[in-house]
Amino acid sequence: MHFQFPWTEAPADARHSHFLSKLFPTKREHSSATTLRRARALKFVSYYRPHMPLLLADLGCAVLVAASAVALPLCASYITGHLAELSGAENGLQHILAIGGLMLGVFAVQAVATFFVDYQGHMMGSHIEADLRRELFAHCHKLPFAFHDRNKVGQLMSRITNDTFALGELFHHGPEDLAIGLLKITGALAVLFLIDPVVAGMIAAMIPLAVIYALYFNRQIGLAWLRNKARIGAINERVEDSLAGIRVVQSFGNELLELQQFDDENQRFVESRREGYRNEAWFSVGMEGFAQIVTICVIVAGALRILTAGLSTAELLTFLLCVGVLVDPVKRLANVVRVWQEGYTGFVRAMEILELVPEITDRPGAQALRPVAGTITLQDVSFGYQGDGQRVFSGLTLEIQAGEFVALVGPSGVGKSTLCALIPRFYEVTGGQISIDGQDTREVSLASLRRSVGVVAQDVYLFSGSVAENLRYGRPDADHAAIIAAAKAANAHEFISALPQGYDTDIGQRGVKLSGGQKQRLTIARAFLKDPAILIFDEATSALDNDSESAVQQALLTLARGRTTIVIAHRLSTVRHADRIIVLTADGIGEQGTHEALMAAGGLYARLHRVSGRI
Ligand SMILES: Nc1ncnc2c1ncn2[C@@H]1O[C@H](COP(=O)(O)OP(=O)(O)OP(=O)(O)O)[C@@H](O)[C@H]1O
Repeated sequence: MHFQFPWTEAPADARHSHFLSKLFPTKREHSSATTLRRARALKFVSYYRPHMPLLLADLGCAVLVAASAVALPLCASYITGHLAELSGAENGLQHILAIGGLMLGVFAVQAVATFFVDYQGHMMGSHIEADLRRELFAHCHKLPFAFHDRNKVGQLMSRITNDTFALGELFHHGPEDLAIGLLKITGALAVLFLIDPVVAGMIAAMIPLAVIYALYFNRQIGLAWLRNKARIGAINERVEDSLAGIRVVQSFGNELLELQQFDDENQRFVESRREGYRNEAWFSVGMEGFAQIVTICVIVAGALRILTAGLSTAELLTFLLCVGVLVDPVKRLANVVRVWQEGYTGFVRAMEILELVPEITDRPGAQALRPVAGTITLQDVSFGYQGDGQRVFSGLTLEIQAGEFVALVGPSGVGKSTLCALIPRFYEVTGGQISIDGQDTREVSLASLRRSVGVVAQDVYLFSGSVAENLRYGRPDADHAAIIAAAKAANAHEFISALPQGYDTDIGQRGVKLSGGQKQRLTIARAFLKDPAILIFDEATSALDNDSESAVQQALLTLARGRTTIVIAHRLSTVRHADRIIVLTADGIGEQGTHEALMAAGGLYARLHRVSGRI
């Protein structure tokens, strides 16, 4: 499966061919594109389902707004049409006042319905926007490491935040403006046809021209918005990358370089906006022009009809009032087009994520992993990050006994971290099988598997928040006593107690306010709270001072007690304690045994040991 979005991530030439294939789609491509469009349209409609009462109320109010808009000119026309009659009548004044009262009533209905449409309609859009954003956020968490390796956080953030905002507007304005627009046009045309079919027919004949014009620019605006959203995604990506690496930027003094790169991206954004706004301006000019031409035609044709066909002045007035009603929905429909294009491109970008099927999931009927002793068996395992492309492992077989402490060593890039990532199924093996206590890891539920395997990564990741919140990440229901016990076991209690607010101290983004050794001990304490049967510890390569290193070592040894432990070792001190040292090479397992045995054998391990003093 390709975990890359075609538009934003593809190289320029790939993008070009994508564009060409859009211009000249084959029959098969055309039918699959139609199927996809249909499926997306159905999915779009399905978001209204949980908010049906609100949608119906909104549409009901939209009908009232449209009906009252047509009713008001009708009342005015009635009064002007019957003025002569009413002025001579006995109760003429009451009659006029009654119609005035009726008009006030219609206006009141219109005001209440407009308030509802503006307020609750927007709220409905916001609810749907929140639903979709939640779905996207949850789906991103289900997508495997392979997806996140290829897609930048900034781009994903853009899809989850910016794009969904425009969607909220669309979910609200789409059906409502469409309903009001179409009803007003139909109502106004119906009245016009009743008064004078000839002039009304002339106006109706002009509508298709406006529709063709609108459809053409609709497409141009849509494409421009799609490109614009990709540019916003790229800006987000730059900001995220640059600010996350602010320490590197400032230490290299590269602020200007960063700004130049940002300027390039920002300029591309402005150009994509230019394209969108130019098309929107053409669109608005066309729609406004249509409205004005219709008005002029009605005045001229109406005057001619007064002279030649006996049309009354009152009828001409009604005509003009109805044209006013007709012009508003044309503009409203133009707004629908704009909101539609901006929102629907965001919807398509959201669907591009939601349509990705998570590769690593529970198989049908997957059972929870039975209570684990911790024997790990790799049977003939093959794996490559690009599927069958370049392989990291081919036919690797290995057994680690329950409770064993194993150190993985070997040259950089031979696959130590990769091997460890395969055990909790962060990546899927391309051949062979990995089992825990005889249970194939692909056959058990992911949640139970990952509950049983604790990973303390080399690249320590702590969340913004307090020390206690970070530790509780290992077991959300842990009480304070359990948190303190875990911190003590990880040799972290002492330094935490010395922090200004102890366990409630905020550690800053990614724990910037802590030292490397302190951060590592917090992650060990977090693993204590999780209490997994299998522990994977990717030792940090950056040098810790002696005190820190021995504190981390002691914490690790305490944590490892009673669990199967695999350490990706970069330090001699870790390797010496291991029950078994496995030396990985590009061809698989080179040698294995205790430190003493391997040193005595004088092979690769002994050589590595001699050369660097570190493994
Ligand atoms: N996410 C990834 N996507 C593609 N290739 C990767 C990825 N991670 C690692 N690799 C490649 O897989 C191979 C094994 O990498 P791995 O990180 O497992 O090696 P390692 O032995 O742990 O190295 P080190 O000791 O330097 O950490 C390397 O060639 C590396 O470039």
